[in-house]
Amino acid sequence: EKMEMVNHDLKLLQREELLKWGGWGYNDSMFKLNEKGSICFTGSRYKLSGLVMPELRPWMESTIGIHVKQRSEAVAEIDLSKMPKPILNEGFMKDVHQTGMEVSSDSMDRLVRSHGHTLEELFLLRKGEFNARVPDLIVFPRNHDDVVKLVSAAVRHNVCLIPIGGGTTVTLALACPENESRCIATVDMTQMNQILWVDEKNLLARIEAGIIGQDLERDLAAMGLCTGHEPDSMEFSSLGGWVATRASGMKKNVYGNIEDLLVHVKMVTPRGVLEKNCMVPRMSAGPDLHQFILGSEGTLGIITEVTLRVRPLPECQRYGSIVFPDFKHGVDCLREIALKRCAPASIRLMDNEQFRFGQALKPQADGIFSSFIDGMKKFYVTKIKGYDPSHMCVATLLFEGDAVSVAQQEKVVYEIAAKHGGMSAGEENGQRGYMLTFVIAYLRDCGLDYEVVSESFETSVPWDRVADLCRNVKDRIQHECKNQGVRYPTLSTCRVTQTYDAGACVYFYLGFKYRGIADPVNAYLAVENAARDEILSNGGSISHHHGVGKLRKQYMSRTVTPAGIGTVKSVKEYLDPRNIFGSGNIVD
Ligand SMILES: Cc1cc2nc3c(=O)[nH]c(=O)nc-3n(C[C@H](O)[C@H](O)[C@H](O)COP(=O)(O)OP(=O)(O)OC[C@H]3O[C@@H](n4cnc5c(N)ncnc54)[C@H](O)[C@@H]3O)c2cc1C
Repeated sequence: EKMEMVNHDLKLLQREELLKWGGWGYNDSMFKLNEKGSICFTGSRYKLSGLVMPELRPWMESTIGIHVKQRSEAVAEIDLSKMPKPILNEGFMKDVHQTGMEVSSDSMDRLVRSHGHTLEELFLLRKGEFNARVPDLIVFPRNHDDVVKLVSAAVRHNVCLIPIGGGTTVTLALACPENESRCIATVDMTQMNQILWVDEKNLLARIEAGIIGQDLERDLAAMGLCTGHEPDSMEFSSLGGWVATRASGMKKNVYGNIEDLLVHVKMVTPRGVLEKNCMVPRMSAGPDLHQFILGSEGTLGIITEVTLRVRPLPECQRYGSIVFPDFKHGVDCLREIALKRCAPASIRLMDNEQFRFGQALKPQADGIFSSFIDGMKKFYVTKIKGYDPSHMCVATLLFEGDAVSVAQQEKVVYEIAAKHGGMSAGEENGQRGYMLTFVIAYLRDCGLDYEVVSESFETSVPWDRVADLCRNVKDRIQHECKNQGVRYPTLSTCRVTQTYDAGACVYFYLGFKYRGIADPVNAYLAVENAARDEILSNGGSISHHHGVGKLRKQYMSRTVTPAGIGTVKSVKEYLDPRNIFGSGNIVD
């Protein structure tokens, strides 16, 4: 996928000139009905840009019940005069000005940094409304020392700080607590975007925490290196955000999750800078302090500099896909691949609904976007005849490494797949699956234009519960949608996105048309909460990589024992006794 640089200086370019203020991604990129009544993807940034997807509208009509005349468009502009007046703290402002750091209390600057990307946040913005409490000012530190000064000024003047990186959180982690009466300064980290040094002997790089994922990978690639950390949000999310949320990238089988890549990190807390005094691959020195920083969600301090493992760019990259008669066969195959430790960099198993949805995204063009089904037809009738199209599902694969090891890995993976009834469906189909990764995030806004609320959520679960959990959660969603008065077909679909020795990550999409429902956001939340309840009852976790934020706080007491909650609270009390980092995430 073509990925343009977000810009190393998002703020100076005015973030809102490049990115939407009330939706996902770049201003010029969206799914939209064209004059001929088909859905196309606008702009020129992605492979899908400028193309028409003739099957998408019929799919949306039959699967979710949209009607093109039943629209619910977002407001074109937002009336910022209604924004609450900022609560300013003069002593703090004076101290910050003295450091030379930039500060803004501009209403648009405050608005775009007041939220993440949950359905409820976006729904509000589309109506031209915002939360009762938004940040009072935005501060732009330029380096670690600025952050040290900023945190000590906040402690001196009792100001609440909320760090923000890319703002892609999906847990309400950036929402300001409504009852916060102190001045809230949101700390925009995106000016801290430099690679400070690269150590090619030890394959390490120290990087400022505000760098955006695509910028980091592009700058490292210029040196022949990569981190290999590629969360689906990497176009817009930041390194500090990844550490603060314990992010997971799609290629973790080769490169590891963020906790595996992290060798050293600095976090500025009200108690001082928290860091280790050496940079070693592992050490036994009591509990690992990094584990408190990873997943701290902005509640303990500001992550300023991160040292990551880097690797030479892979010599060879190959895509692949495997079609299975049904989801259960696919899960069993992924399990065996994981247990034999031969998983490719990425392996994702889509259920039948998602497989069909992938077909609906087929543009009117040849080449890489040629239909999976069409391409498979000959193959399908001859070799896999007997697979029921209403049950079959597909895994997409991405192999990375040197040419010899990739070839060996492909051989082993396809052999295991064959044992589970899986058949190779070609490189093109795999490549197409990964190409769609970044554009799929734009679909929710299109659904919202036609009275559809949708969202994704995820979990991790032991292998022996994966298939049951998926089935039970989907059943529960259907049941709860009926309870909530949903009159149209509900979309509930899942895929296995990450595999481990002991289990997997499962990612769900849920969406329904809300016509006739008075409070669609609360109806949606009731359904998602029922799904989460089902996930936990089936042995799944509160989250594999999105985190807790404020959205899932209610499930923490089902996630760890009271002694565990107490430990989290006591670390907070020690590092931040005055609750300077008062975003209110994780626990109360
Ligand atoms: C379309 C989409 C796809 C996604 N795909 C993935 C995925 O594949 N894998 C994945 O793991 N997540 C994914 N996410 C979730 C999200 O992108 C991650 O949680 C990401 O790590 C957040 O990074 P950010 O820079 O946007 O953080 P923000 O949204 O700015 O902040 C998130 C939290 O981290 C804190 N924070 C941010 N920077 C710092 C810092 N420097 N110091 C201290 N605290 C800080 C904030 O206070 C907040 O609590 C996705 C989200 C979307 C919308």
